[in-house]
Amino acid sequence: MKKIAQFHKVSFGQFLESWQDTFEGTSEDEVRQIFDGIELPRRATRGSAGYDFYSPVDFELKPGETIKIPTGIRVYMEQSWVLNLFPRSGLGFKFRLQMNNTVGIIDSDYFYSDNEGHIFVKLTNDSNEGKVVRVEAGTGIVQGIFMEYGVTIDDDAKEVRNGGFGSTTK
Ligand SMILES: O=c1ccn([C@H]2C[C@H](O)[C@@H](COP(=O)(O)OP(=O)(O)OP(=O)(O)O)O2)c(=O)[nH]1
Repeated sequence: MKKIAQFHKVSFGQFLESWQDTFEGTSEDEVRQIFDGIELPRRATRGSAGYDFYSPVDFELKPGETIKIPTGIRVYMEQSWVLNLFPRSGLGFKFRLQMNNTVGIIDSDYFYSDNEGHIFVKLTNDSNEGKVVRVEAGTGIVQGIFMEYGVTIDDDAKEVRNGGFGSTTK
């Protein structure tokens, strides 16, 4: 197995800023409690490909509702690796809980961004059976799989990333 990456928590300052930006009105004490409870992603078994990312809080989504979750996690990766975030089958099969971007691409250079490479997950309850999704803190919400990628022979990308979500779009 190639050992090419390392998960870290973002700093408390970064988490506080992102959390209060997303969930307005959460006190600093509450955010500190949430932050202290965050665990690094783990694989469930020796043969699992995916690192489960756990929800930092309890949440509930009615059909059609969306949540953007600051995970509190950043990841160092060697160059020519990418972390792909995928849905977890359980939540998808039971509830049609979907990732808004279908797959999340975490680039290796995102780690060095001003936001520390803070990984966000955006989920929507796409139930067509009227089911409400209830997720408890500590439940795996998405899974990340490290993949190696190549570049074209004449590749000469020189730009330096700072941030995500369209940051490189002119
Ligand atoms: O679900 C996601 C997807 C992406 N990202 C972060 C990590 C990634 O490195 C960065 C940019 O993602 P991507 O390259 O998919 O976005 P883009 O729309 O192409 O924007 P950019 O121009 O910033 O690359 O956003 C997340 O935190 N969660």
